[in-house]
Amino acid sequence: MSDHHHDHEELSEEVQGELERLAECLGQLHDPATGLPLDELDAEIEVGFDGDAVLVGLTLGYPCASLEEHWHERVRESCAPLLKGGALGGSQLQFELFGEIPATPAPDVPEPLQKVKNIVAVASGKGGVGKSTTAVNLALALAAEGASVGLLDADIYGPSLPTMLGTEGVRPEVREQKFFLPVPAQGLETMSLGYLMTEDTPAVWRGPMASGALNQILTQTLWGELDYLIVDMPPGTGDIQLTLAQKAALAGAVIVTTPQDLALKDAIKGVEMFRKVSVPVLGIVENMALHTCSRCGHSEPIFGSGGGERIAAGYHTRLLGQLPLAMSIREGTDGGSPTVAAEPEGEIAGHYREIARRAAAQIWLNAGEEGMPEIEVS
Ligand SMILES: Nc1ncnc2c1ncn2[C@@H]1O[C@H](COP(=O)(O)OP(=O)(O)OP(=O)(O)O)[C@@H](O)[C@H]1O
Repeated sequence: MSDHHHDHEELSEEVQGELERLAECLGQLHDPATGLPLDELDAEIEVGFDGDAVLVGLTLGYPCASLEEHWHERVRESCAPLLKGGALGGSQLQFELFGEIPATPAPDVPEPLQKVKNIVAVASGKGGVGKSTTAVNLALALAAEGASVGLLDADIYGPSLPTMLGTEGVRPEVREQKFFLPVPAQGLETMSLGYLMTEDTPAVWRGPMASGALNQILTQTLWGELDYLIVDMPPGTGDIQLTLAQKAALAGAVIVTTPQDLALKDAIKGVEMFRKVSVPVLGIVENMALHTCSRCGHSEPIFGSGGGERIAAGYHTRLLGQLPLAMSIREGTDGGSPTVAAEPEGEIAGHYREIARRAAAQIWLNAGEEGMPEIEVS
């Protein structure tokens, strides 16, 4: 502790009063990921004064590293009037932002999953809508925002994780003849049925066999201490998906859809499936929602607009974000370097990061509602 440091007791009443006013002002700032003011959230606001500087610490319950400057600016604006004159007049501001990720309680989860704070499914009602692409970019985005993240490719029909992350042909290490060690790739811990398949493995496994194998990699992978494990679910809403949703004690699910009518109907099925097993739907991601003309740069909703938003409203969930139909997204995921890794500061990575923060913030909100009665939506 520095010589300047004074405990709250030692601060003059005047300074204390000013700090309380400051905390009150800060409590009214809205958090961009939830849209709620900080004092309605389980956010921690610490204010102090060391004789020279006003110290402000803000702790949010989701990874938010890229918002440090955003918050710093807003806190500076909030503090400005109080730093102009009075007991705190002329002081500097020192600000720090922290993301402290709560764990969703999962009492009966198999042991190797116990070090994972939150398991999040990325699902779609039907195949080909860009579920895997979204899952891998969300995982990378959460990691870029400061979280420790794992990615489990549970897409038994066509495991694509090794292609997307450039880990084809890698075999996971085995421990005690029973456990798999996750394969590190681009800052993530990863596991995929693709790592276990050989050329002799049939491309399309039949139901029982595939779900048996899936169950094994779900319960026998020795994940490290993870804030989030993202599960790229098999497409569809059948038994395999239901069992997986139950067994993994999911903290929540993100539903990926495209804006066509048919895909939206499938997205509704997805929402309903998770509701049935009491897994909170964190929100909907609308993929390939906009087409950007490569000649003039103009963006248009070629499949119509507002579909994801309508489902979100009608089914009491939220639209987490929209992604354009973009050549760079396809080239990235198909070429082993997904957009968020390839162009971390690019516009599209920015969309993924925002979606990631919103989904994570929703888990944080849900954690605060623990013990609340389940609201039935029918
Ligand atoms: N926003 C996008 N813009 C352009 N291409 C995209 C976009 N999202 C996904 N793709 C491409 O579409 C194809 C299908 O995507 P992906 O494999 O993620 O879908 P999926 O829903 O997981 O499919 P499956 O049901 O086969 O698992 C891939 O070639 C991917 O690169």
